[in-house]
Amino acid sequence: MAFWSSTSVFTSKVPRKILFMFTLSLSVTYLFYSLMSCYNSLQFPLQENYAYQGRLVTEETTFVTLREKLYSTSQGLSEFTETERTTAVSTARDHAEAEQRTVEWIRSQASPTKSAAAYRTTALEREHQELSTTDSELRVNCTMDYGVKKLPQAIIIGVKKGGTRALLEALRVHPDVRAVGNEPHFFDRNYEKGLDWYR
Ligand SMILES: Nc1ncnc2c1ncn2[C@@H]1O[C@H](COP(=O)(O)OS(=O)(=O)O)[C@@H](OP(=O)(O)O)[C@H]1O
Repeated sequence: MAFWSSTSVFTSKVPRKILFMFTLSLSVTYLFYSLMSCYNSLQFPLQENYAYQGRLVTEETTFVTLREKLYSTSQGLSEFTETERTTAVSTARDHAEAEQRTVEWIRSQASPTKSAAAYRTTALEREHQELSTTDSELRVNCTMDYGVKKLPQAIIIGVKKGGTRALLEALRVHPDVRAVGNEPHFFDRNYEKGLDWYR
């Protein structure tokens, strides 16, 4: 009798409300922790992503700055010290002078009838041009990635199977020698393409 009475009490309205509240609180707690775990699993990848993106932005900015320094000749040179700028300009001027001399030598060989007076006039003109050459004009022939494009200072001439490739490879070993990859065959096959191609 007592059992039935307790059961009837257990199934009365008040305990049902308590049971409902208990179940509800459990559900809310479960929901809360579920949401927390979801939030954590979402939060860290996002933070990593932000950090990664931040690193990317930083690296890109650094790269852009470096590239601007290297490739923007006007800005790049202005950021160098005075000594570096003077050295760069004088090196470019040296290259331009050597190239000019090579061009004249090739022209004089190509037109042997040219008189000595005409050659002297050309030399004087060249000297005037060299003195009046501005830095911006010098930079025209400079590519910052490959150095200065210039005509060769030495030419290997030889018959076929004469060992020219072996000589080229032997010279290439020297650290101060910069040799072409393939034989350019300028004088016998590509002369019409001009000196700009040869450079
Ligand atoms: N030091 C020396 N002594 C003897 N022979 C030599 C030497 N150096 C290169 N060779 C030989 O020269 C041949 C390649 O000459 P080239 O580089 O002028 O060839 S090419 O015409 O430019 O393709 C090539 O000959 P083949 O092998 O018969 O083609 C080379 O073996």
